Amino acid sequence: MSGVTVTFGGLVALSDVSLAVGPNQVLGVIGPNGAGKTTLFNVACGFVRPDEGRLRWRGTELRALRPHQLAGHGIARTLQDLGLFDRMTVLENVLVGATRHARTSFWSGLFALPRHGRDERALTERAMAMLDELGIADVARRPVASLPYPVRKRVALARALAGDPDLLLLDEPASGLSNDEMAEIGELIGRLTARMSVMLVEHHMDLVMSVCHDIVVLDFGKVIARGGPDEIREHPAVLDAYLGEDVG
Ligand SMILES: Nc1ncnc2c1ncn2[C@@H]1O[C@H](COP(=O)(O)OP(=O)(O)OP(=O)(O)O)[C@@H](O)[C@H]1O
Repeated sequence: MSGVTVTFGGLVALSDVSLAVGPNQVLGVIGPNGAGKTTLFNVACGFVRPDEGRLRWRGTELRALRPHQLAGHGIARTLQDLGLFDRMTVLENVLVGATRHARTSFWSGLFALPRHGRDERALTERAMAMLDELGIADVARRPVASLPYPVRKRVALARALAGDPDLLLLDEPASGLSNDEMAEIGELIGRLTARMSVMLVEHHMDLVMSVCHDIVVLDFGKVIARGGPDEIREHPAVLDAYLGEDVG
């Protein structure tokens, strides 16, 4: 992202924000309440079109990015409100995310031609492997609505991962989780970097400090600091912005 500015009426939510996430890196975006984190996330996944600035992904400019185009670019996201289909099973929800890999055409699906059956089996296997990786394979056949929030969060993550993205955008993955669950998510994010880059927009400093290679700190829509966890922990502007809070 370079030079991204977003205004809502007269309010400047983001002002000339530039950042980059490298291959197999975790980029953290932090900042106090109202700093612009969610707006930045929404720009990255095409929900919010910036007034100014550019988005580039793997050398290509993403003009007028729309959320439905993300999967085609190899980008996946999880949202704070999860966006799951509550009455569908865990497996069905994850299959929705795995369809990037389906080669079946509309017509062969409609007439249930042989490729369709093979594809469906392969997709189900992929989805089950993902559930297994996240430790929730045992609830694959349960409706999402019957599961507690931390498990549903994992389902949302499994759905995002099922498309085998190169970039995963995570919006507050630690919210509503216990300290143990947060540590598990941290470990998982660490493992994921073997096969993708991650941009993490998060409130919880401890998670950010433990998993991010690079951190961008926003305050009132502006980047006030960037660097590795050690630098950010000691950065005077960050300590000022978080006055009274425990930074890491
Ligand atoms: N759709 C909108 N319309 C008007 N103002 C908005 C809109 N979305 C965000 N804002 C404003 O933009 C600023 C940045 O908000 P944003 O939600 O991006 O911050 P945040 O860092 O995610 O905050 P929090 O940590 O509280 O979620 C805030 O002043 C907010 O009130």
